[in-house]
Amino acid sequence: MSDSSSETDVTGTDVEVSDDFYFDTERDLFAYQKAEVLIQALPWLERFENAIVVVKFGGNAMVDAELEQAFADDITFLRRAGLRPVIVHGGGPQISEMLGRLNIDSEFRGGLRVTTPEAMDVVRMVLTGQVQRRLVTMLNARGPLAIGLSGEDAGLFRGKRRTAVVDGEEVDVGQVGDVSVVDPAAVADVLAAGRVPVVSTIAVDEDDPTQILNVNADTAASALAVALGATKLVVLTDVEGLYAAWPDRGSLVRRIGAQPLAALLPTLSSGMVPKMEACLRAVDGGVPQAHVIDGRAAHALLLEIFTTDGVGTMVLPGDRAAEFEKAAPSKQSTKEEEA
Ligand SMILES: Nc1ncnc2c1ncn2[C@@H]1O[C@H](COP(=O)(O)OP(=O)(O)O)[C@@H](O)[C@H]1O
Ligand SMILES: CC(=O)N[C@@H](CCC(=O)OP(=O)(O)O)C(=O)O
Repeated sequence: MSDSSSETDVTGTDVEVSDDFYFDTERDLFAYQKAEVLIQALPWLERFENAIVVVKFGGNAMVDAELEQAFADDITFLRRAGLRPVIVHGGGPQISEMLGRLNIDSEFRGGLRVTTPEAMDVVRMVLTGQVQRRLVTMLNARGPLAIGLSGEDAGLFRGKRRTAVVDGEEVDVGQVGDVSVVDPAAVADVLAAGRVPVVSTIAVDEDDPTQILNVNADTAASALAVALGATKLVVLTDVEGLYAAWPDRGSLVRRIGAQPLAALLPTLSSGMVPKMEACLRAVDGGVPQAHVIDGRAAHALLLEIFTTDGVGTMVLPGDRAAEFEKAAPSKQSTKEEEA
């Protein structure tokens, strides 16, 4: 087997097989391809050494135990490879299930859960008491790395009550807020200890510190990424990425600048709105890249970070996307050159 050809490797990426190498068996070729995948990761490992990557893990991705395990493995891999991952988790379906079991009415308006004081108790219990605990336990199965935090801890998230917009009208959704102030010191402490923070998105009400607020997890992840000066925000969801003409599957957007995204936002439908708003706020707030990727594909997170092609939709500041090529960086190149 000595022809120069383009083979498809285990990640589905085309690998150039050089004329200079000879492979006696299929097994040798496969081993070479695996080594190629590892070598392809090298420039990204160099670039992302010590980088803070905020990863939003949504409740929909948690309903499959295998996917959840693959996610935990990816996070452990990132940490062991020298990055500093921070997880912000959701739990919408899990909250709905518990509210149902307790016979508490629950509805969404404009993409936000209408949160009564009774529902708020359940939101806090499920996010910090169940979802966060399960993720922490899963991550720690490979070593004592993960530590759970709530936005209530050490002033991490303070919030302002907000309304939802339905058919152009503002409607009250109860104890729901946007993050108004982030104090990332507690998360920074956990990172400095070499551990992985796992953050639940409850905020303390800025106007009444005896009250807590339910915050959409995409929104909270974005605010935390900005406050930490993260290198990347990655939002895992249940589609491949942003479709310009949803539901046309041929219209997947691979990269988009903040300016064209802002223009596209009003045309998007509810599920994608908080996600793309979160990406927009992140890059506007100084995060060099924000991504929406498919959480249904095992190890999508690793592919996004360590392969040259990446996966899903990448959001970049300004209108740079058109001129951006995600070429593998040279050893000397900096994030500034890319962004
Ligand atoms: N333009 C779009 N591109 C991709 N998905 C879209 C778009 N508009 C609406 N959606 C919907 O948004 C959903 C993702 O939002 P959501 O269900 O809230 O995700 P999550 O549970 O991960 O937070 C997709 O499954 C899809 O049905
Ligand atoms: C205000 C609001 O809607 N909060 C969300 C918080 C959880 C969340 O965002 O979870 P996902 O990422 O899994 O959707 C809720 O109560 O469902």
